[in-house]
This record gives sequence, C-alpha cells and structure tokens, in this order.
Amino acid sequence: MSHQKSTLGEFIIKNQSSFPYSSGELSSLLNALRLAAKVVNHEVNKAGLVDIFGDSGDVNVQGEHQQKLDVFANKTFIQSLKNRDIVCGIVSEENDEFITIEGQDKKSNGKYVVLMDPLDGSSNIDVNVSVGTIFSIFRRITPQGTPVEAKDFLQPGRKQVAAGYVVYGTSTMLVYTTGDGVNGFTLNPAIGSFYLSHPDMKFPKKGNIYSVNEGNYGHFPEPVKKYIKYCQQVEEDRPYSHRYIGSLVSDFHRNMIKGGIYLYPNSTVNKEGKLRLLYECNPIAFLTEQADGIATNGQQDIMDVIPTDIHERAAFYCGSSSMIKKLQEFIEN
Ligand SMILES: O=P(O)(O)OC[C@H]1O[C@](O)(COP(=O)(O)O)[C@@H](O)[C@@H]1O
Ligand SMILES: [Mg+2]
Ligand SMILES: [Mg+2]
Repeated sequence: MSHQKSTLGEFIIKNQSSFPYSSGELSSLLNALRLAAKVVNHEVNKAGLVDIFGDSGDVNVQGEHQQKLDVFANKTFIQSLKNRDIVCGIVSEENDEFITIEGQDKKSNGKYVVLMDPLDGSSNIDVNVSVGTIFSIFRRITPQGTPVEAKDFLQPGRKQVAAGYVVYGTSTMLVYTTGDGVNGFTLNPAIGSFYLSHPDMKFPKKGNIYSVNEGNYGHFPEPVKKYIKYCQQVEEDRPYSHRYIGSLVSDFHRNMIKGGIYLYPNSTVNKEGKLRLLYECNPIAFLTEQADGIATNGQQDIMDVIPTDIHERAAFYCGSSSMIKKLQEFIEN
C-alpha cells in the first residue's frame, strides 16, 4: 500500500537537514523537478494520442533533429525551474548556450545551476520504448546577484550537490542522490505522488548484463572489442546477456537493479564518444558511485574530468565494480 511509504516530498524535507548548507532551497529545487517530471510523464503517457510524436523540424547544437517531446520536456523543466528564485542558470542539451535566470530585480539571485537532458532516449519516443530525463545540480561559483558565467557550469562532476533521473517506463520513477546514497521513488498515477519504492539502491558487485550498441563494434577501440568478446565467451558464468534499450537512463536503471555494465566508447565514428559529459555522464556517474559502482571514461573517473565546453562529449563506461575493473584490465594491457 503506497500510502504507507513516505512520499518524495516528505523524504526531501526529512533529509534536508543532512544536506550541507541546507536552507531549504535545494529541497524547493528538487520539488520543481518533481513537478515538471509529472507534467512530462502525463504527456509521454498519451503520446500517440496527441501531436507529440515525431520531429519538431528544428535541429539542436548537437546536429540532432529535435523531437517534439524533446522540445516539450525542455520547455516544461525550464519553466518549472524559472518560477523559483533558486536557480540562476540552466544548461540543456536542447539549448546552444546556457540560460541565465534573473529575478524581478533583473539580477541572477539563485544559488544553484542545473544541467539537464530533458528527454533522454529520443530515438525511442515514437516506438513506445522507455525514455527519461537526467539532471545535475551544482552550487554556483560566482557570487549571488552577479551575472552567471560559463565557469558556474564547467565544474568537475565531484562538485555536484545532487543528481538524478526520471525514467518514463512501465512505471515512472524518479531516482536521485544528494551524496547520501541513492533512492528511487515510483509515481502512483492514481494519486499523482511519488512514493519511496527503492530505498538505498546499490549496484550488485557483479552482474551478468552488458549494454552496448554492438552495431558499432567495428569502430570500437581494441580493448573494448576484447572486453565484448570476453562477455560473449562460453566460460565460467559467461556468456553474459546482451541488453541494450538505446535510452541511457533505462539501460542504467536496469543495470543498477540487476547488476551490469553500460558502455558507450569513443570510436572511429565518435572520436570523443557520443554521450555529453555535463548532463548525461556526470549525473549518472554521481549515482553510480553513490550506489557502489564505478564510472569512467577509460582513463579516469568521469567525475574527475575538468570540463571545457558545456556540450562536450566523453567515452563512458559505468556499472558493477568488478565488471568495470575487468574492462579496465583490458584497457591497461
Ligand atoms: O543509438 P545509439 O548510438 O546507440 O545511442 C543511444 C544513446 O544515445 C542517447 O539516446 C543519447 O541521448 P539523447 O536521446 O538525449 O540525445 C542515449 O540515451 C542512448 O544511450
Ligand atoms: Mg540523452
Ligand atoms: Mg536528450
């Protein structure tokens, strides 16, 4: 009976005190994300009935065709964050430049910046496969009331104060961390509230799932090819199962629950990798480490990378610690 579990709102308030410099603003920010997630969830659920499928006709800074749901989700999250004088700036996958948020006094008073992928897994929207939203939150570096600058966003992942995702799947879940473990909340659509359904989520140390777009195998670096062959060998507890949804959030969520490894290498086609460091890799890496997993670009922990561009890409490997360590063995040899 969901009503016996604590709601996300209650959980946020209850855990506010465990958050350094807690003044309630981060709680309101998380609540703004919770609200926007419900609005997007409502639209996702009736996709196919309303004009939300397909291409919006615009192309984003990544050169990708923006889907109508990308645009809707982007507007919804930006609006929800703008309505509260807590956030001074936003970076979104769907906006070329960072967005400055000013109060009525025309000053940027907010304490936090948010970096987001409003709709993750866009290629799955029209085919009714689960998609998501990813967010990363930092305290600004520049003083409150002064203009927001790029350096407020170009902080290493280790400086994140919170991160999370929403997965719009068989059920809708919001999963987040503020550096004190990972907790998952399931939306009860009848009541419209998120309830704590997955407390203290942890990656199983070892899993038997590997997630990678094998169609790109020919373009992968040799060590990654060797690791994929290792996963497929008939030996010991292998072959592992290959599972790939093509939505980072959904592949990650499954692997965190069941144990597994997700790989999106750099390759001869994506020299820098495909996934975006600031609003895909860093937030997922924060959750991974808080859930006792490992997240790396093959050379170093993702959260130690010093960003130089708001839309920069990175090779990305994350998952159960023993599986990542095995991959690192192949990379080091
Ligand atoms: O189709 P590919 O090349 O395997 O890429 C799939 C990956 O790209 C993404 O769709 C990129 O995210 P967006 O949909 O937000 O652009 C990830 O969710 C997913 O893991
Ligand atoms: Mg994405
Ligand atoms: Mg996206």
